[in-house]
Parts: sequence; structure tokens; C-alpha cells
Amino acid sequence: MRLCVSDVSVRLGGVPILHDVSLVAEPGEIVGLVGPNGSGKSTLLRTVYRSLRPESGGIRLGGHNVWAGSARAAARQIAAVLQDDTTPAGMTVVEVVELGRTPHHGLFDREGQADRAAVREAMDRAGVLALAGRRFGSLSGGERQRVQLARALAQEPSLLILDEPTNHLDIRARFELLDLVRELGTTTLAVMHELDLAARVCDSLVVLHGGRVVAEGPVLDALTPEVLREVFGVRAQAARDTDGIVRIAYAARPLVDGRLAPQR
Ligand SMILES: Nc1ncnc2c1ncn2[C@@H]1O[C@H](COP(=O)(O)OP(=O)(O)OP(=O)(O)O)[C@@H](O)[C@H]1O
Repeated sequence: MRLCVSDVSVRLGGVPILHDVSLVAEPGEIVGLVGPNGSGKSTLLRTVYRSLRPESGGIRLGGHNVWAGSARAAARQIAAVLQDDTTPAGMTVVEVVELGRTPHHGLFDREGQADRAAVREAMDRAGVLALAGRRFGSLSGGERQRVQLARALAQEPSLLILDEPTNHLDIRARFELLDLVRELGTTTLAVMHELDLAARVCDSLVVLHGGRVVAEGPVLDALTPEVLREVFGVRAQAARDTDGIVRIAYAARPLVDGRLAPQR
């Protein structure tokens, strides 16, 4: 489904955080949301998955205003894999993944065959079938991240929201997870810190800086040397290699007076 974010502004604790942010993800596209720490990426995601109501602006999924219907209707369509996960440590992996089916049930519905099939399929795709009986709290960071993805897949969403989906994963698992997201063909909005990975997996990028969109479009149009310098504070060049993969070459950046540069 098509995601359309139009002129979204957000204020937190009286402080303006997002300023007229707009973006579009066409059906099946993966749009990467990139930007330095504090640029507003997570805040924007929260407005899209209905955890934070924007002060102004609109968010439409498949033409419908995400904030106009019920929270439950939105939960049937939008699945989020987040950082600040509050999953109870005592739940088993299969119980966690079954949570993905909750928005599809009535209050007193029992889990049916379709639910069980969706849960199994999601666990299989995310590579966590072997963990089914383990307590969530006993898993490694990377295993938890895969289980969260399985829960999101079990939800069979029209829009997948990912907040730094690969940060606990080893290098092979990163590529596997991103390949899996590509294979799904689900419209995806993903916050990614690693520009190389974002460049590899995303159809287009939206660069946030100070709560504003400062660049967007296909990866090489968004990650110009000027954007890399002005927004990310690095001297770097993005280019497509002979295999068609975008690679970013970084020049070393000296510390300022022996310290990390303060945040701008
Ligand atoms: N409740 C709040 N009151 C005031 N400011 C807030 C509040 N919550 C977040 N902020 C500020 O909003 C800005 C954007 O935060 P956000 O978490 O969206 O950034 P981010 O781009 O996701 O950052 P990071 O890459 O570090 O995760 C930050 O400067 C943060 O300090």
C-alpha cells in the first residue's frame, strides 16, 4: 500500500521537533529514513504507527487517514519493530510471535488454523522456529530482533515500520534480514544508521536534519557529498560499483581538540 506523509509537524514538551515533514513510499517500496542523532527519525516513525499524534499534517496509508480510524484498525495494517521493546521476558518465543495475530481477532476469538499457519510461516521466514519454546528474556539481542521481526510478519501488515532493524545482528544476519525485507514486497519505512546498508536495501532515502527533510530520492541523489558533509559531518563520497552496489568511501575525520565534535 502507498504511504503518504504530508506536512507533519510535532512538538514535544513545547519544543518543535518535526517541521512540515513529507514523504511518500510507493506500494512495495523500502524507504530509508536517515539522519544524525536527534534529527527526528524515531519521532516521525511514532506518528506513522499511531503512537504520537502530530500537531498538524496527515498520514495516509492506501488513501486512508491512519489517525482517523481506530487504533485497532491501524494495528491490523501497520507492524512496527522497535528499539524500546517492552515484551515481557517470561513469554515464550511462540507466544511473542502470536501477539502479531491479536489485531486480527475479535475480543473472544480463539486462535484458528490460519493464525497458526501465519505464526509458523513468520517464524520460519525469520529463522526462529528452533527458538519456539525459549523464554524471550533468555535470548541474545540478535535473536530478540529476529523474534520481533517474526511477530511483525505474523501480523501480515500493509506497512512495515523498522527502527534500526539490524543493530544487534552480526554481519551475515544483517544481510539476511535485509534480503528478507526486500523479498517480502511490503511497503517499508525503516530508520537506518548505517548508510551503507541503507544504500544497499532502500529504494529511496529521506534525510532528516533538525526535524526537516533536507534531501530525498534515489540513494545517490540523496547522499551527495554536500549532504554527507553538512548533515552527517563526514567527508565521504557515495558511488555505485561495477556490481551495481552503492558504496560509501569515508575520509578519516580528526577529533576536535581531542574530543568528539559536539552535536549540532
Ligand atoms: N519529550 C520530549 N521533550 C522534548 N524533546 C524531546 C522529547 N522527546 C524527544 N525529544 C527530542 O526530539 C529530538 C528528536 O528525537 P528522536 O528520538 O526523534 O531523534 P532520532 O533521529 O530518532 O535520534 P537517534 O538517531 O539518536 O535515535 C531529540 O533532540 C530529542 O532530544
